[in-house]
Amino acid sequence: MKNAIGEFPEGFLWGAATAAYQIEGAVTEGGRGKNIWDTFTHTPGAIKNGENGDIACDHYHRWREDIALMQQLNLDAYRFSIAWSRILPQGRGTVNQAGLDFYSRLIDGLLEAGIQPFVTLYHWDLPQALQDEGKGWLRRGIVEDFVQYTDVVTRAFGDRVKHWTTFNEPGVFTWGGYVLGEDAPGWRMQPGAALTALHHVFLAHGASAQVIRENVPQSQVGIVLDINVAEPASEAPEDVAAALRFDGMQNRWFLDALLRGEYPADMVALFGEQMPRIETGDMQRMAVPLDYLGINIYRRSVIAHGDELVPVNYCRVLPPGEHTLMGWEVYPKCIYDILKYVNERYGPPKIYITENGIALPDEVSPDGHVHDERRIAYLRDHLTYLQRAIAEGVPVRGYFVWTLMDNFEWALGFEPRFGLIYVDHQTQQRIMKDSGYFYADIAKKETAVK
Ligand SMILES: OC[C@@H]1[C@@H](O)[C@H](O)[C@@H](O)c2nc(CNc3ccccc3)cn21
Repeated sequence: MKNAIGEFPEGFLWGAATAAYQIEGAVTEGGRGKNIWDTFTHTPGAIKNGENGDIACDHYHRWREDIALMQQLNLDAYRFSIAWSRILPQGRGTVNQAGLDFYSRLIDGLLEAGIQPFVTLYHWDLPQALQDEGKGWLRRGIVEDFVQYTDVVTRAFGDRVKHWTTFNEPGVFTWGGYVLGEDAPGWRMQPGAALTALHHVFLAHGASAQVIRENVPQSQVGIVLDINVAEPASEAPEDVAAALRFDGMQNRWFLDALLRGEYPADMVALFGEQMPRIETGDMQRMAVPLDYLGINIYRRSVIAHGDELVPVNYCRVLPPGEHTLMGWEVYPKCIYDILKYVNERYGPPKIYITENGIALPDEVSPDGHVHDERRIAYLRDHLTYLQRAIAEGVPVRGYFVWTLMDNFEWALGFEPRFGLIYVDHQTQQRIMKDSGYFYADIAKKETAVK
């Protein structure tokens, strides 16, 4: 298909992405159990402006309106996550039928609108009951809990949902939640805790993939990673070495483990005593064949030697130029660089760009519109580099904007706006931004560019 950006493969999917805790709200409705983000956001000082996702975008009640907006965007696909604690309020055991019913209605609504559901099983919102029992992902037995959760939802929705992502960004919620303290459960521990949690997540991923394939005929199974090509800040040996360590932590730890069944030797040596306990067969258990790799990409990573995250010892350098509300550099070529890096080293069968977007201080103009020219430029420029990577043979089969609508941005609350749709979080009014109209034109099938 051809659009204003250029030529894309037939069947290329134009999508948008969200996550349960960031949009649903209704945290005490429909039998939903408490999760670690409910706890974390109600911990004084944890979230900017003391905000939380108790209501968020009220998507739990407004999902029909939101599907209609997805149709206005001409979406082929919608990536969303299921809240584990809506399905199993205590993390395991008794299934909450009201939770299944909510997602069943949502999935039926998407299919009726001609939109393919791409489901993420875990987007950071662990049931609190599992956190309380053995510290969540630090307990190896949690793998069985994730298997039960996978079994319940794939039996319920596998007749209609074919694309299943096990985890969103395992590195972020383990390092962020167990070392940096920036994400739930907000613990500041040794890197060893994050590596142990991550090892269990990888095991859960492998076990979950098996269950998905047993329960869902013609399923497509993948995982989503935030891969960042590391550029040394200078040619100084200490910066080059720091960039290699960052690449090992940020990229090769995940790609080698999940696609090759081995932890990278240089990082194993670096982590030393912090390494997780690896039981016989673990590495084979996690490295199950994948149908696709999801990549979230937003920025470039310029790395220098520093004191962050001992023993990785790196620091991010923010080059001059345009920056977003997140303090991230706008560097559209990052999408091309990432795709070439992954394709040349690992050659996954299919890739989806599962998140790409920009946080801006969007406002409604007196004319009632949101003129987000910078987001249009960001999307246009990243899509141009995406198209170049595809033309050079990288097997990208779809692109999901982060995000459908302005939502709860974790520890930063509601201030960073990433949406194609503006949300007034006081009134819940939705307003399509100019970037939404731009994206709808890109995604429109009959857009013929002569
Ligand atoms: O920050 C924007 C989004 C966030 O809302 C999504 O839930 C999450 O999947 C997501 N991942 C990234 C990229 N990775 C990243 C995570 C934490 C800090 C910096 C970058 C950005 N985002």
